[in-house]
Amino acid sequence: MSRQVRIVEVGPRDGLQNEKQTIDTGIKLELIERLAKAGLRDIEAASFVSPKWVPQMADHAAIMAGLPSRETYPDVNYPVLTPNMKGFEAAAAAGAKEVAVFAAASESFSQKNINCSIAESIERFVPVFEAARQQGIRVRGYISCVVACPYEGAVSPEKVAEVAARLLELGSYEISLGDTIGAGTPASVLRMLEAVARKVPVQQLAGHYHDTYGMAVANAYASYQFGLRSFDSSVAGLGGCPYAKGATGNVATEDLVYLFNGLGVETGIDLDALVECSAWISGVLQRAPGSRVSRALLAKSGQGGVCA
Ligand SMILES: CC(C)(COP(=O)([O-])OP(=O)([O-])OC[C@H]1O[C@@H](n2cnc3c(N)ncnc32)[C@H](O)[C@@H]1OP(=O)([O-])[O-])[C@@H](O)C(=O)NCCC(=O)NCCSC(=O)C[C@@](C)(O)CC(=O)[O-]
Repeated sequence: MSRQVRIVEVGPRDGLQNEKQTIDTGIKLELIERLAKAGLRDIEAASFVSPKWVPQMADHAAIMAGLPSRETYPDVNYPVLTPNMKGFEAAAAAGAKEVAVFAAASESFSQKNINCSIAESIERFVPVFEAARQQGIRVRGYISCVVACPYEGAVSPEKVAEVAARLLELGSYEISLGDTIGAGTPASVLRMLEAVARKVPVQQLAGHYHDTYGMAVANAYASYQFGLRSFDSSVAGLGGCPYAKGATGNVATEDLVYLFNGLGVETGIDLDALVECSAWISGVLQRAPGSRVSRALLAKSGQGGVCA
């Protein structure tokens, strides 16, 4: 089966990084395995960031050591976040084959999230790209606040395009465009994409849309029509960023799969298995899934919103 869009599952990283209670490493690994079983082939597994900044991701090495077996899932990719060389070296030592660097299009967010300016962050990434090239490790580039910033408000599409061009020049195989606070609408997302696509081929762009205002599915659809074929999402709509107060999780993976199923666009993902996974992790976290699709399908099957 050939996949017509790529869905990068960020639940185990973006989804869990903001959870207040420490989540057991075994639970995270079970989540990753259930996602692989449901057909996800790109599963962002962990962050090699400072445990003082994001304590929930402190077990990154144990996560890498416990990933599902290559024999059972030979084609699953497990990218991890690395903000600097210290993170990159630890990720490479743990066996990462793909890392993601993360910049922002807003100076205030950059300072709050990674304690440096945008220009300084790019300087930190230069040796990461160089070392990754030498070791055959792929690098993805993230940009946060592509539409709006929690501290500065609206962000100019030209600024996003400038950062995207720099991340492409350094060697990112793909640039993931993060609407960190989910404030975008199809109109503002398309204005941003038009500016970015003048500098980066559309085939190398991914949409990473949070669902705070309920616009994420609409933004993904508008982006798909614009030509994007890669999207980030989080099972059960888990997540939020510790440095973007009030922002909710990513678009739920179930909602994206339902959208693409309806369009006749193959994702390679089994929606029933994904909904089961969503209900399971929501049960662990003692809440109903943040996905409208999961809630509807679980209600239809008589399971309510949460199951253990
Ligand atoms: C970038 C730093 C490390 C700078 O933090 P800093 O304090 O400026 O770093 P430093 O270089 O001055 O070092 C301070 C201490 O941190 C250690 N350190 C330094 N680097 C590392 C590392 N890689 N791993 C582990 N430890 C590290 C370093 O060794 C030292 O330890 P000490 O001597 O005090 O014991 C910090 O700000 C940080 O870890 N930030 C991470 C924030 C984060 O993870 N945010 C969430 C992810 S981004 C996101 O969610 C958005 C995205 C991607 O999803 C897209 C979207 O939706 O927008």
